[in-house]
Amino acid sequence: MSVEVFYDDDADLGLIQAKKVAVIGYGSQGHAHALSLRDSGVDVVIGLPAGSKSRPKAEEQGLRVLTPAEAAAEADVIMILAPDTAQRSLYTDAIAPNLAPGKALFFGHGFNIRYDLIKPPADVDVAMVAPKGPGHLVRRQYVDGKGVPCLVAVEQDPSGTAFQLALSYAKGIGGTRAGAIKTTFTEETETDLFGEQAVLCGGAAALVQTGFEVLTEAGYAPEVAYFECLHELKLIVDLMYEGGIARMRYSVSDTAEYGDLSRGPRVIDGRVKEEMRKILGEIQSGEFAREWVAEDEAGRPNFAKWRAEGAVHPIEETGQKLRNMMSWVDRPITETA
Ligand SMILES: NC(=O)C1=CN([C@@H]2O[C@H](COP(=O)(O)OP(=O)(O)OC[C@H]3O[C@@H](n4cnc5c(N)ncnc54)[C@H](OP(=O)(O)O)[C@@H]3O)[C@@H](O)[C@H]2O)C=CC1
Ligand SMILES: CC[C@](O)(C(C)=O)C(=O)O
Ligand SMILES: [Mg+2]
Ligand SMILES: [Mg+2]
Repeated sequence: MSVEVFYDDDADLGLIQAKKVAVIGYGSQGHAHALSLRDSGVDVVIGLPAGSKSRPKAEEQGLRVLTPAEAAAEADVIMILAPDTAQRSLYTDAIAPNLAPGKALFFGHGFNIRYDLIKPPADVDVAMVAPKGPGHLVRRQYVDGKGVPCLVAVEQDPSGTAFQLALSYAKGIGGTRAGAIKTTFTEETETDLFGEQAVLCGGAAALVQTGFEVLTEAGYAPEVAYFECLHELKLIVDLMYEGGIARMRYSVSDTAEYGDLSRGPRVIDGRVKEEMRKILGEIQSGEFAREWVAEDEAGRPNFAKWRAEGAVHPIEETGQKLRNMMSWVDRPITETA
């Protein structure tokens, strides 16, 4: 199945420039959207609660900061970039009372719409512009004259122009420079959750920790295990990022490639694939969303426990020591170019 991709020439920046946009939240995504929209000539206001730590950052950048309710009341387009778990009460308390026919409600991720946690009125456009990268990269690419590809979707379209408005917004943050892919809230939400759980965050972190444990439990030096299981992963992923798995296999030794081809499928075997399918099933059925919302409402006891356990895993102490020896690690290599 082929996807539809839209570029700068397909999008009219004038549509979003004609609107007042409220960006609610000023974290990873919020700061990137707000600053890039402003630099694209869009009238932007930030919505943050009175005591928010993000307020000084937004004000230092010369942005006007109001409460979420005030910002939503002023705006034609309201982009919600607060944490997913905060969005439901934020919507009920501050945004819903300030919606009116003709306004548009935008999201950077479909979680709250996909799982019916937010149910906007039918006379409001509902769309998504979801950059496929962390917010700091979204901003850096925009400043460099480039962009991070975006997913764009429409859930409600009473105006009949929601998709063109979302494309225009994507152009304002640099997304259509790289390409905006048309999708749905369901596809974006389910694939994003699956990717971060099974592969990018959950799968990768567990693979690295388990490899480190196997080597150190067998008596190898933690420092050597760290290099092998974590540090070099970036070098390997950079090769995949540039040219796919084939480029990585071209670049590593034949010995590594033979080990990859013969042993990789033993590590990520049929049982792992079955577990991945179960994880996808929990996402599709809403089980994961219900669990995460209940965990959040209970004060996140498991989240806090697992986060604390992860922070004291021996790989973290070893890594801290080794990274202090590698002065370049925390700085982009291009700074010295
Ligand atoms: N991180 C990423 O790169 C990506 C995120 N997304 C999506 O973007 C959205 C935002 O995520 P992300 O940028 O990571 O969020 P962050 O955690 O980085 O930032 C959240 C921001 O929202 C503010 N905030 C917290 N509670 C409220 C509230 N009740 N009302 C208004 N503002 C509030 C925070 O302020 P304070 O400083 O006071 O806490 C902070 O400024 C989510 O839907 C996420 O799934 C999508 C793609 C990638
Ligand atoms: C991979 C994590 C992510 O989905 C992202 C940066 O795209 C997120 O939710 O932060
Ligand atoms: Mg993601
Ligand atoms: Mg995500």
